Amino acid sequence: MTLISTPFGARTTAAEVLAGVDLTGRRMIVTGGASGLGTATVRALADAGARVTIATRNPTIAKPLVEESPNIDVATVDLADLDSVRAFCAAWDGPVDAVVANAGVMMLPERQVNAQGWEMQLATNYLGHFALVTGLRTALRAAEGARVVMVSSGAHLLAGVDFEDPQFERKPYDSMIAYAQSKTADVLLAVGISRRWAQDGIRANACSPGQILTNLLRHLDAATLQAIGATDSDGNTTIPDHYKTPEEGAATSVLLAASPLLEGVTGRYFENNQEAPVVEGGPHLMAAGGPEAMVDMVAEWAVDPVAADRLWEYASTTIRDAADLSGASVSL
Ligand SMILES: NC(=O)c1ccc[n+]([C@@H]2O[C@H](COP(=O)([O-])OP(=O)(O)OC[C@H]3O[C@@H](n4cnc5c(N)ncnc54)[C@H](O)[C@@H]3O)[C@@H](O)[C@H]2O)c1
Repeated sequence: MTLISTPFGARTTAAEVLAGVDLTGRRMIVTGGASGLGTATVRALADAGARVTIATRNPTIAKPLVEESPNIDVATVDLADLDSVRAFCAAWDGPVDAVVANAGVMMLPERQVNAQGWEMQLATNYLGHFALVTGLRTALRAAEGARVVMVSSGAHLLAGVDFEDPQFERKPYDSMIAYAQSKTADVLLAVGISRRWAQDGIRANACSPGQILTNLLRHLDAATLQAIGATDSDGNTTIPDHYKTPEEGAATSVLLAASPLLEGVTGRYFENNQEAPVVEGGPHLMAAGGPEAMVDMVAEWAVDPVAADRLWEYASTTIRDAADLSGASVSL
């Protein structure tokens, strides 16, 4: 299979990817748009003319960004709360041209659960986004050519989905593996959408933004921060040369959300603005050279159509069971 390539490099910014692209009249949603990569994504899409809704837990934090442009508005959604996601979807009116599933939480040190009792990293990074995009399916279909962007991470190379115990109910909790699994699940969601919703004109792709110093790292312990190069041996913050700016990190998200170069492309994984080749994932990748070595590749387990179907079933059942318990109805 020929890999899709673009003229853009690893350090191209989101604004450069969208130079000359007119998104006037398009409506887009960016989850977690009030900080880090989300903010850079929102700005680039809005500057290109799209009307962008920041989907955030805390609308107050988004206020300065909303005030920057008449193209930006804000809505409340907590991705770790099924009722909140459902309310957001029910309130959405009209078509949506792109959903950038960017919100995320990384390496919560202890196992936490959400209101539904789901492990928090899987709940936020994957199950919440599954509920969001399935809840918006009619709006996505109405846009005729809508795109879903799953913001994954190179960390997906470290773990596939453990279908026997995805929520760490029986095995000991491992914060890194829980994050890695949720990010594999994000790629599998793009594959799942591409397999199910192509007839609706809905395209879905996944990406890794690279490494960027953001608030995402706040739960990491000192040893991990040092291992990924975010601090030196004295614990001082460092920004290694290979770290990107948020504007560079957001480039692949906006490429997948809005670039005419990717018209019709679906079910693929991109990094550094290029489609990445499939490799065998596993912890050996970390041992071989840390996160710096884990670039420009996608693990076989993250693009496996059988795993994508199995995970879709798992998410549908999990969400339906939770809705039944709370007496709500869901359409998936
Ligand atoms: N920064 C990196 O180096 C890096 C590397 C790989 C992947 N990523 C991915 O990029 C995405 C953006 O991360 P970032 O680096 O900008 O970090 P960030 O912490 O600045 O952004 C994450 C956003 O998600 C939001 N969020 C978290 N839980 C939420 C919930 N329950 N409901 C709604 N919103 C919620 C946060 O409020 C925040 O705005 C994440 O999905 C992350 O996994 C980042």
